[in-house]
Amino acid sequence: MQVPLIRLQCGVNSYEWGKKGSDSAAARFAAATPSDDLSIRSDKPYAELWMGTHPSNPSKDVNTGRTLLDLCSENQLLLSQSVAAKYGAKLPFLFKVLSINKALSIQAHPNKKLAEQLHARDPKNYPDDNHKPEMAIAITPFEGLCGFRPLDEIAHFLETVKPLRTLVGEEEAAQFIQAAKQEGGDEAAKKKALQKAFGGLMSSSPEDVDRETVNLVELAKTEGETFAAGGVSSTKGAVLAELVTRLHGQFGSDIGIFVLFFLNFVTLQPGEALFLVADDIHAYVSGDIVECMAASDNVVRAGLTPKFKDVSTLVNMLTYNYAPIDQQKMTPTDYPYATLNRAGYSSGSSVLLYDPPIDEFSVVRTLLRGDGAKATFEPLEGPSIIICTSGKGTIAVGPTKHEMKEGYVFFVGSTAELVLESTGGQDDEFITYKAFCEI
Ligand SMILES: NNC(=O)[C@@H](O)[C@H](O)[C@H](O)COP(=O)(O)O
Ligand SMILES: [Zn+2]
Repeated sequence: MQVPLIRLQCGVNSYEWGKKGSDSAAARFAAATPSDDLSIRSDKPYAELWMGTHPSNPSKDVNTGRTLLDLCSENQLLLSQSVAAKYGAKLPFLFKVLSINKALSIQAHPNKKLAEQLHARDPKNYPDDNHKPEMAIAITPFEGLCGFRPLDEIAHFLETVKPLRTLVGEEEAAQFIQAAKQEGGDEAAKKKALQKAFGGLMSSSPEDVDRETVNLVELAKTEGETFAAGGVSSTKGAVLAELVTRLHGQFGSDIGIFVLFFLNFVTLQPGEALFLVADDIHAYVSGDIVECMAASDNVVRAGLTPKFKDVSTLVNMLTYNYAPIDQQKMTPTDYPYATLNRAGYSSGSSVLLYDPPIDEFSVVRTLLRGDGAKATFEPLEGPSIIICTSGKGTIAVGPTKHEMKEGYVFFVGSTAELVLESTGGQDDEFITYKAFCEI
């Protein structure tokens, strides 16, 4: 049986935080595939390219216009029996490209049990009953707020940033600082103190937030490098001062600006990645990324957004895990089931695996440098979606071969032997990202 290689036409969502017009990689990639209902407007934000079977924006076979969801429902062998048996007749993951012009909401994604409860209670705001662990891989330099900072860092800000301490509450701040400074001590008690301090901040009245935002921005503008650093000048102070004024410029008075003192500020260079388990707090700030997640669109938001906010659910659901920035990042490894040809080896091409600790997906990034560089992949017992984010080459499954350029997306059915080859010349880098599930 010929395993299908299906070129997909993928939809793009225009959330407010997306980059505008062709500045958006999501827009450029969507426009790379001919479609009669997409013309890129320079004044419109294009936030997310969706690749997969999620019914809110299902990808379509370019040739027939049929949705990938229908094709997988009709022929579950496309997914492989094992994947279809475990996840049903749809892809277990949702694959995206995000192009971020301004900060996304302060958010977290509910675990499976909470997702089922929220979906049953409020299907409009919580469209899925599934968890949404997610991984982000930077295509361009990326900034994000991810996970709670080490407690001593938060304690330092509560001591040095008066507007923050005022909103948290003097008593809650003092209790937190005491708990944070205890050597060793009870982990559960520390997380409880963190939840109390964070909850204190998030329950601030709009009037208090307005008043303290003015004070905070004033301090950021006047203190510059010594901002939030107890009078000591530091690059960290300058970075925080810039971030406060940037987010204020984007959102005006917003509780989310104060949340950045609780969360790690992470920067990723292209190819670097981070993974967020369900119930982990985060807010992406800038850059273009490839993102892969379990098949769900459940987002619980609490700030930096015009969308529906559910602050009490967010405060109650979080893991309150806290860790240094480097523990938020993921390190890729060489992918053992692909072979580079001589041209590939000699040009420094690479095939890297990003393998988070969940069953629904992994992602392989292939970089083929120079003409004739080729990577041959062993067949997978499961489905894949592959996108080209730069350069040009060809993609082949058996006798079927297609050209690939920036923005081209293909579905690769189960048990296909995939071959990628660069055709862009000596200085070209043919880069693809492939999301897949294999049980
Ligand atoms: N962290 N990234 C994600 O979860 C994306 O997949 C979501 O679709 C976005 O967070 C949606 O963000 P807004 O709700 O528009 O603020
Ligand atoms: Zn998210």
